[in-house]
Amino acid sequence: MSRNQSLIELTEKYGARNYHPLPIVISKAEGVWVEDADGNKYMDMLSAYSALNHGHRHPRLIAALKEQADKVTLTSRAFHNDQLGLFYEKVAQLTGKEMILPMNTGAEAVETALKAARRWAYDVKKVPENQAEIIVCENNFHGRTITAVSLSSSDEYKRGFGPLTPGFKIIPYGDVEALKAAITPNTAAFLVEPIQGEAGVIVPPEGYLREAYQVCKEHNVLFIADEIQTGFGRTGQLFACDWEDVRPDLYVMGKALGGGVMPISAVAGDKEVMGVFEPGSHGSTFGGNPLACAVSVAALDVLVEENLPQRSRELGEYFMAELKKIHNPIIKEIRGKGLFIGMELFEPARPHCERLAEEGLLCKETHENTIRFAPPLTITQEELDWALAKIRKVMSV
Ligand SMILES: Cc1ncc(COP(=O)(O)O)c(CNc2cccc(C(=O)O)c2)c1O
Repeated sequence: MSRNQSLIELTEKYGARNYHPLPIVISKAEGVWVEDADGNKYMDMLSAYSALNHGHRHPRLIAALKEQADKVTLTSRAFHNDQLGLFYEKVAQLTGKEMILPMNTGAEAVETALKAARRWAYDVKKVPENQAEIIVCENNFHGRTITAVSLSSSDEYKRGFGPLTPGFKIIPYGDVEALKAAITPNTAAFLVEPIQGEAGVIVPPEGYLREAYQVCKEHNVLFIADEIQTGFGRTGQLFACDWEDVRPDLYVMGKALGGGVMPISAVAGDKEVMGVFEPGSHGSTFGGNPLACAVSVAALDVLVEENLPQRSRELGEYFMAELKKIHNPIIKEIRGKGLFIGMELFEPARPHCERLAEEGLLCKETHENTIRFAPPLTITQEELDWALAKIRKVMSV
């Protein structure tokens, strides 16, 4: 039995069945390349759902990890640490926001934003207690906690997890009129992904974010952008909201914020909103830990110094143009921005992902019929051409 197979059997012996992974056992990785337990090499075109914008084990991030690990890794927030303030400053500079709250996972950051929005509604907007409403979009993905799935439109995320958290309204994505119609005097916020990732890389109509933001401002409703998957260069801008010059009231960040090395997430906003938290009202054991903060500061420096958003925009335009030249009647649509691309098929995508894996290219289907191509933003032109050759081989007829 191969080492890959024995490790898969171990995983299947003890593991809860909350994932259905491809039978690839990754044991080493660098840049865009990963290697399985039997020494087979693959290109990673998934980037851990856009957590690996910097590629695997970026040397500057590993160096920051090792340097900090030799000093202190965790202090709890009962005390200060010498990395948190530097992290706050870096995130404040990038977002233009006054106040940051650090957490660990994307779902925790979403929960943080929801709590901030509700408390702002009661304390600032004077919405009657327990009457705050938050508007979200169909086919959203904001995490796996009970509240994050409570605002989902997908039964598979919610089944058997009730009773669900109340106070959410679901409207069609990309529809500004639906947003206007859903707003009431009790509306606290509109939570939206600038591009819907798990729904299948759904890009909203041009101007949607700008118009939705304006509607929110006109009705004193917070515009909250979930940039966990679209942030940090993925779509060809620092944040996807930058494509329409929208500065959300709250940025919800995660994944690549930690450079694919450490889990770290955060919410950034101005004091009017983020000032609603007082000591004891929110937090997390690992939130703001010095190890994650040190790695994140290095990741944000690399993001800027290596022009990752610009690379994503330029290489993504090239990649998209080449993909659109592939002729195959099963291809329904190719869409996306930067190196965040979905190839929607008229049939299930998984068999094609399995064939691409046989060719050495790792990608994953999203919502059954869409292949998501999201390589690290550090990918070179040569590596992208290598991937295109594999995709043409598998997807052309
Ligand atoms: C837009 C968005 N918001 C929130 C989350 C939740 O982040 P965390 O996973 O760090 O709690 C995501 C996560 N995105 C995502 C994409 C694909 C699979 C999975 C998975 O839970 O296995 C998650 C996301 O894509």
